[in-house]
Amino acid sequence: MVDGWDVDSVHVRAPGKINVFMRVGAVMEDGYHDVATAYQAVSLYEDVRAYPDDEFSVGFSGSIDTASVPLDESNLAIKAARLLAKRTGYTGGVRLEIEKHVPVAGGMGGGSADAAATLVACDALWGTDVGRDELQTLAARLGADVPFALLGGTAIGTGRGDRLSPALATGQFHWVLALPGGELSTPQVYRELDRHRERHAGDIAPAQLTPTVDSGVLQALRAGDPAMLAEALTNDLQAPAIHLVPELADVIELGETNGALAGIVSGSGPTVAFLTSDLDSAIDLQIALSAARVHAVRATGPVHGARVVGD
Ligand SMILES: C[C@@](CO)(OP(=O)(O)O)[C@H](O)COP(=O)(O)OP(=O)(O)OC[C@H]1O[C@@H](n2ccc(N)nc2=O)[C@H](O)[C@@H]1O
Ligand SMILES: Nc1ncnc2c1ncn2[C@@H]1O[C@H](COP(=O)(O)OP(=O)(O)O)[C@@H](O)[C@H]1O
Repeated sequence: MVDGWDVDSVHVRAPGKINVFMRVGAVMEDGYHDVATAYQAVSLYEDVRAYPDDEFSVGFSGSIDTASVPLDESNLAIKAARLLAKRTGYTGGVRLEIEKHVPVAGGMGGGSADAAATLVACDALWGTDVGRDELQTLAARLGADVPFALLGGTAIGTGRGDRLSPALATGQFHWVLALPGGELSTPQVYRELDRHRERHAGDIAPAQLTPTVDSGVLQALRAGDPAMLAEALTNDLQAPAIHLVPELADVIELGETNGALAGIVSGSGPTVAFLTSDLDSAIDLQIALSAARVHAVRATGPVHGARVVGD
């Protein structure tokens, strides 16, 4: 229901993300790591269409292979819809059709985007109207990255990565995303980092245990300066991701020798995000990667968070 009118369906679009900065600190009591990250939402989108139904169900289409994504109650979109229904006392269900363009388990928060989009779509479809603040609270219960998929733009995340403050950003950044094809499990990459730290316990600087976002990143985002941002790109999960998938190092080198200002593993990977100076360089790099048989797509950021779009 929207403004008292019955609606047949609601269409919501939510973005994937790149962590342009990601420092991982100590493991907290809840088992999560204390992080300091700078997120940028980019123009690879999930399109979620919600239809009235008595049951809860989900189906996928789009440019991404979704064979590994569960369609049962463990699907993040179903979890999001059920959580909103529980919170509001809504007694019906929903049929969710997701057109996927963010790689699965790629480090770009595709499942989180599905969950964020589903919260917004069901809230509009059911007329529950819980408001943006409450949706943010529900989002944090679904996963560390879900609140950012709701907010979009550019933001700093602390705690689990779910405590957000918007960051000032100007201009538009041009990215080329290399999608090596495999999947990487987020908990496995965090575990690999922990194992490495245990082995090198004496070498860890205390600052790493209470992470903060470097001022250089904030300055580069404020200035909208890709060369400055390229210098500041940081990801503590990159080394463990490369340890698990050594070919990622070759992909980064390939991009950096073909015009990228810099390449970085996005989140827990295996997507590699290359920052370029402008659209022309991005097109050239995409062609070079494709010629080397590395699947690559272009995206720009920052873009908006989950919101209803007209069909
Ligand atoms: C690494 C990051 C960087 O933005 O993203 P992805 O690469 O997954 O997209 C995030 O920290 C992932 O966020 P998200 O994928 O939403 O994580 P969740 O579902 O909440 O948690 C999955 C698992 O990751 C680990 N985890 C996650 C976040 C965090 N701050 N510390 C952790 O240790 C925990 O083992 C947790 O059980
Ligand atoms: N709607 C969904 N879309 C994508 N993945 C989902 C979804 N629901 C559950 N998952 C599972 O969540 C895990 C993480 O997926 P995803 O969000 O795509 O990657 P990442 O956390 O690397 O950004 C995968 O193992 C996937 O099978």
